Amino acid sequence: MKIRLLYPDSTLPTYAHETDSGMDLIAHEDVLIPPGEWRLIGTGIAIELSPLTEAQIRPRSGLASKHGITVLNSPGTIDEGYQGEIKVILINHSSQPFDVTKGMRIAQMVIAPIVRPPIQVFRGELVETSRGNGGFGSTGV
Ligand SMILES: O=c1ccn([C@H]2C[C@H](O)[C@@H](COP(=O)(O)OP(=O)(O)OP(=O)(O)O)O2)c(=O)[nH]1
Ligand SMILES: [Mg+2]
Repeated sequence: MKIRLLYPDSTLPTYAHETDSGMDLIAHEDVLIPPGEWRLIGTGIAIELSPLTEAQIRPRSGLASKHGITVLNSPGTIDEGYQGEIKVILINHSSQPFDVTKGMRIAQMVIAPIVRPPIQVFRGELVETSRGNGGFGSTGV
């Protein structure tokens, strides 16, 4: 994949350890998130994904466990063809305001394969399965 730095001071997201699943995304702006509110935060980068892959924006567990900060739409979906700036929607679940500062690692981005199956539309019955319509606790708790 390619990562495009949109501004002279954009910071490249990196894997903290080479075997990590996600690369840490960096805030490209200062944003104060009041208690209970959410904000859209720019990362200063855009990406070019390989065919049949997507990027998922996931929370960092440290921010969640220490500050009650998470990704509101987790996992955020970055579509293969999206060329705009990657932005992160953070929500502050704590009772204190949270200061996002430029350069802070605010979320992580995981690249994952996706499937776009051919779709067949029909009106008959689905092939029978053992689960059938059972769900929402049908197997007990
Ligand atoms: O956390 C996110 C989620 C999405 N996006 C960008 C990339 C994605 O490809 C595009 C659309 O996202 P999504 O499909 O989740 O939003 P939508 O509300 O369905 O908007 P659209 O109608 O543009 O698809 O917005 C981000 O930068 N960050
Ligand atoms: Mg969409």
